[in-house]
Amino acid sequence: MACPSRALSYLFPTRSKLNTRSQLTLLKPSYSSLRLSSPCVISSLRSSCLCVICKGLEFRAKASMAEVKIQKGKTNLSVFDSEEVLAVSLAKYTADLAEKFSTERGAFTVVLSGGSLIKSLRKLVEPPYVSSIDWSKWHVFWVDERVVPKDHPDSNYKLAYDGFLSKVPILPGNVYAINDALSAEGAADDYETCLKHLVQRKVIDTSEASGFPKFDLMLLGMGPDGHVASLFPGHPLVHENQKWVTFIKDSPKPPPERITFTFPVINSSAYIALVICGTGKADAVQKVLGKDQSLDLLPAEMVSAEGELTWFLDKAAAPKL
Ligand SMILES: O=C(O)[C@H](O)[C@@H](O)[C@H](O)[C@H](O)COP(=O)(O)O
Repeated sequence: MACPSRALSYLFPTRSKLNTRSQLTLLKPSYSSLRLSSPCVISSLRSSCLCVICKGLEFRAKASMAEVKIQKGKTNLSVFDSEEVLAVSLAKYTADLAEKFSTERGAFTVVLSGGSLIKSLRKLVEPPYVSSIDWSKWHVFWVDERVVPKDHPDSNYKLAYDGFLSKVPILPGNVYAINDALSAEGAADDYETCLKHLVQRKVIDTSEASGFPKFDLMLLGMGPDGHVASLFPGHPLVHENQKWVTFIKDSPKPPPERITFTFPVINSSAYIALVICGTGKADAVQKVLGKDQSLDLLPAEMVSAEGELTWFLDKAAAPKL
């Protein structure tokens, strides 16, 4: 549906035409402010999202029981009242994409990060999703992995296995962990070779635009410094444009040795969700989604999906927007 006036009529169903800040303030003082500086599209309005903000477009509504998803170009942005509400929405988003790709391609390739993302996927292992999803179609990968044994507390595989994979019937052969017997360099090469085989078998799609593998869904977290995967601000790896998978031995976030997908692979994805919660992320969120136009891009600012990029924020991560 078109925005702004139509969108506002959904927020204020008693009035059919609202398109200026003054009208909004007049009608509903609790909605703190509204400024629309470019056209946008609102794709849905549901319960429990707090507000939405997008570059070139600012929309602030202090409603605790409304979810407004704003789409600008290929980017969606939602700010949720709490991480709990975000987790509900993330489960539906993921389940819907799993169904779409399982039907269209006969496979669903999903890429996980480490960190708090895994906890935010917890609703997928609960009804209705745990029994409604066709888990046999899932192929699971990691956008980055720490070079440690799979049973090490730092392992992203272990984190995902304990919190998610062990609770759903994904085929063990469809879970692609790194070879933890290898060095960082060896593990990166080995993982890239594994991806190449899966591309040949068409389990993983290929981007016609870039020639890089095209994953169906990439679920990314972001560090307080704005890093994604193991691509850190100011590190030369952010510019790698040949390899699919590379390695780092001096990660500023411990442990130091990791492998990571490169930006050409990340940005060839059909769908990307950036899932960001907590006050510790507020500064980076402000830099990435606020008005800062500096040329010095954080890795999170370099993320773009071939299909659609969706930001899932809780309100703790978004007070500065
Ligand atoms: O292995 C890793 O360290 C992660 O994959 C990393 O990229 C993570 O996603 C972010 O650091 C966010 O982590 P939090 O959500 O825990 O802050």
